[in-house]
Order: sequence, then structure tokens, then C-alpha cells
Amino acid sequence: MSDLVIEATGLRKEFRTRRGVRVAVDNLDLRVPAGGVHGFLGPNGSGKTTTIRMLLGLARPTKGTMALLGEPVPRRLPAVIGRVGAVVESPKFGPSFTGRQNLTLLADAIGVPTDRVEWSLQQVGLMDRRNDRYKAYSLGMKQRLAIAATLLKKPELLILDEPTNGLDPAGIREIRDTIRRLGETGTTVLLSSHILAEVQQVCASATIIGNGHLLATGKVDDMLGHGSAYRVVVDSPGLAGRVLTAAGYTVTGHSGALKVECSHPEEVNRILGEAGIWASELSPVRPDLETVFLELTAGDTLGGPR
Ligand SMILES: Nc1ncnc2c1ncn2[C@@H]1O[C@H](COP(=O)(O)OP(=O)(O)OP(=O)(O)O)[C@@H](O)[C@H]1O
Repeated sequence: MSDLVIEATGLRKEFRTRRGVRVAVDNLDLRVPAGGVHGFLGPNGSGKTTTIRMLLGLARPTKGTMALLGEPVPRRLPAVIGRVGAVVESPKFGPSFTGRQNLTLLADAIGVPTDRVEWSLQQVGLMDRRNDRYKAYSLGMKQRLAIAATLLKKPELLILDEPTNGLDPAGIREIRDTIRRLGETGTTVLLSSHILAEVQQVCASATIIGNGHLLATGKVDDMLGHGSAYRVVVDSPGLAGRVLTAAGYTVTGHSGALKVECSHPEEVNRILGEAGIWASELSPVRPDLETVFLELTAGDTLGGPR
């Protein structure tokens, strides 16, 4: 059996609009391995929500095949949905009930033991605020309660569609820490986002889409590359620059240090050492995901207001 928790192949979704057919998702392959947090990254309108809605049986694909936890969906969705949690839209909670009461009602409704309520609240760091009314929660706490609600059934796969949308930096950090913790404790999380830094900080692997197309997929580290340039900090940058240039390296200034194009930093270190120059720092200069993304989409915008 495949160890992919999500496997979609050749996925396509067309919407009929008054202005004709709009292709929201086009021949998309999405493969999410078991364990950890997988980023699903793309600018606004690139097809993330539509893809997630298809996976969850909320929209019908025009073409393509999909499987969740090894089961073909939508055909086997009823068999598998109990093992999948999702926050796609804000769930409705009773504003005058506490977080704990809201989850207890939900646990009763879906038939899971009520001791899961405290466990779920713990997972999202809401134990100390469990007896506060929902309407007194911050947006970040409301979003964490939504995640806690999906945890009641202890899902193997959790799908979160832009969970930090509309949150302030503190709220974003709360959700980010929650997601990271969940990924570390064995749940596979698909995290859709248009915020590159969010994905870079939390996800080990990611799929990047643009205009409904697959642009890149794999380990985030591989996408960022392993660095063909190094930042070198020395006491005498002028001399170090001349020594390295004489040795055939391309050297430029980089944030108060030297940037040396090379793939063998130990050679650079040796050459400097032989010239009596000791580097206090030698570190790879890596592009961030934003640079990678902009190169892939050649000018699409990301991270802007919705
Ligand atoms: N019901 C619909 N009818 C017509 N077009 C739609 C419908 N739903 C989505 N679309 C279009 O499909 C495209 C993809 O939208 P989708 O919401 O999947 O993108 P997204 O990546 O989730 O964007 P965002 O980050 O803004 O949520 C957009 O052009 C959108 O306008």
C-alpha cells in the first residue's frame, strides 16, 4: 500500500461562469507523504481551496483521481472521513458557551468520548482558557478551538485551509506553534497558505501551485537548494576579498560580510587560513521560499491582502 496520505493525479476543476468556463485547477498532481506538515502554497486564487474542497467531497472534480489514506475518494469517502479532520470554513460555535462546553456538545453529537475534549484543548494550548466564553476568545483562540474540534476524532490527517487568515502576528504564531506540535506528534497536516514564511517555518515538505498548475513539490530544504554561495565574516574583509578573488572566486559584499560563490566552503576556509585570516562565520546563503516562488511564477504576487 502507498504511504501517501493524499494522492491526487491529473486533477482538474472547471467552473461554468457567465463569462465562460474558468479552469480553477488544471492537471494537478498532489502527493502528501505520511507524517509532518506539508505546505500547500500558492497565491490568492491559485486553486488551493478548490483542491481541498474536491479532496473532501465538497466539490466534484471535472477530471482526475484522488485517494485519502489509501482509499479512493469520493467513492470511499464515507469509510475514510472519520480519520480525516478539516478546517475549511469557520465552524459555528455557540458564542455564550465556553470553549469546553462547545467541544463537549460536539463530542456528544459525533459520538466520541468526552474525555477527548480536554485532550483536544490541550493539543491546541487552550486548557487555561477552556472555561471562558467563546465570544471572549481572540481570533487566534477561535481558530485554535476550530482545530481542537477537528481533533476530537483523533484524525490521522488534518487539512487546514489558510488557518492564519485574518490573524495578527501573535495569533499567527499561536496557530503556527499548534500546527508544528501536531505535526511532531504523528498527525499528518496539509497546511494551505499564501504566506511563504509560514510554510518555510513549519513545513518539511511542500507543493507550490500557481494558476491551478503544479509548480514544484518536494522537501522544502531541497526547494531552497543547498547553497552555492557562502557568507563569510572576517575581521579584514578587504584583504579576504582580494585573497579569494586571486584564488579564482567570485566575491561580493553581503550584509556587512563577504558573499563567496562556491560549492566547497572548506576550500575557502583553507585559503583564508593560509593567508592568516580566520573566518568567524561561514554559512550558506540560501534563497528563501519567496525567492524560489517568484522565480517559479515569474512575477505572480504572493502574501498580499486577500
Ligand atoms: N464556485 C466558483 N465559481 C466560479 N469560479 C470559482 C468558484 N470557486 C472558485 N472559483 C475560481 O477558481 C479560482 C481558484 O479559487 P480558489 O478559491 O480555489 O483559490 P485559492 O488558492 O484557495 O485562493 P485564496 O488564497 O484566495 O483562498 C479562482 O479564480 C476563483 O475565482
